[in-house]
Amino acid sequence: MPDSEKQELSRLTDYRRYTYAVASVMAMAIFFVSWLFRHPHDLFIAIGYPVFSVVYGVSCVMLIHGRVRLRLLEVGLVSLMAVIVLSRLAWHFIVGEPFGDNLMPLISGHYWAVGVLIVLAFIALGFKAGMAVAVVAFSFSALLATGASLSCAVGEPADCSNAMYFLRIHLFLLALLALTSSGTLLRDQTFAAIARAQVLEKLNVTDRLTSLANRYGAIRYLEKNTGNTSQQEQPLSVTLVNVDHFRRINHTHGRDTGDLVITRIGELLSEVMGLQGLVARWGSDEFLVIRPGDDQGEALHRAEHCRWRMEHTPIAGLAVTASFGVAQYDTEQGIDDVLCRADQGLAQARANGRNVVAAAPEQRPPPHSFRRREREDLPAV
Ligand SMILES: Nc1nc2c(ncn2[C@@H]2O[C@H](COP(=O)(O)OP(=O)(O)OP(=O)(O)O)[C@@H](O)[C@H]2O)c(=O)[nH]1
Repeated sequence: MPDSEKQELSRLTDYRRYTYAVASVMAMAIFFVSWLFRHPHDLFIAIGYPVFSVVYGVSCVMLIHGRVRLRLLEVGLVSLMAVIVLSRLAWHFIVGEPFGDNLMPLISGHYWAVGVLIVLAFIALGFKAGMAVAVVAFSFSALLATGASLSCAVGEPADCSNAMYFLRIHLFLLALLALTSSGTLLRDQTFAAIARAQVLEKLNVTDRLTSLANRYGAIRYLEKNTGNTSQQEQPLSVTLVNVDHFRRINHTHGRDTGDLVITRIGELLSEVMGLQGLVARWGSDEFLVIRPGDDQGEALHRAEHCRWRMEHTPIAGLAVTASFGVAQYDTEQGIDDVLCRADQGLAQARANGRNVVAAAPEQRPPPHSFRRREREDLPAV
């Protein structure tokens, strides 16, 4: 994975860690305030809330410290919240006073927490795990409410009106579950589609053998950078590189060695020429080097240095040389023109006996679209 993508992912993880840390601090504050203003006989709050408060405090430190895996902490935080919310709900039904006047405080004060649990589970855990937590929370809550409303069936009118309240609350929870789950599914599918598109996009512009940009990637880079060139008026040069007598290498040493030579030459070009620009595999044994910021003189100098390195460095154990054609981009003439002139420079280098660097001729070649060639070279999808 490229460094820029790693940085992006790490920034996203940090963002999530800090968001959960803020949520944990808020949970601590809620527990503390509830504990301060608790009913004197409410043992659940008196004993449970200080414990929960400490656990959320510890989670907050772990989140900020960053040592424990984020996914583990997410599962832990949602599970903890589920335990607190559902056990408090069970306490209301089983241990608490009979509903009477307490029904409305129970409904307004506690079912919102079940709703928040459902939403949080989807946000933090994604569709599948979120759905599991939401279904457990909803079923548990519905079971408790059904148990408390059973006496309605044997003719307790007060319990029947309670049952209606519970029914409305659970319909609301069901709607929340449906909305949040479909929203999360949409989010997850959108992210997956974006990730797939990015992979395809990368494959589309990358040469399989060398992992350098391919011809399409080089054209895209040129189009992007020549836009900048006209705006900033900085020069841009391209160098077309062709391996001398490459067919012989394949013929004498086999295609695997040929592949290795191509890969090593790509690495050497990237090392010498590619730090500030792009090295692409233009086609079989041809490479294109694009250097924003270099005028023709600088590009010729760099190409000569690279030619010299190749001549004096065994590549895959073989003596390999290459020919170089250099041209500077002309804002008036466009991309096809600079590519044609680099091609003419390369032809000149080969005519001069190969293992040579040559500049593009002064006279312009007839117009020819490299971009059309590049699209013809793309495999049919
Ligand atoms: N090993 C290997 N060979 C390839 C690959 N792509 C193209 N080739 C071969 O590269 C050779 C290129 O041949 P030519 O274009 O005649 O180039 P050359 O032999 O260097 O001749 P000059 O350019 O005139 O010096 C062909 O034999 C192709 O089959 C590849 O990915 N791997």
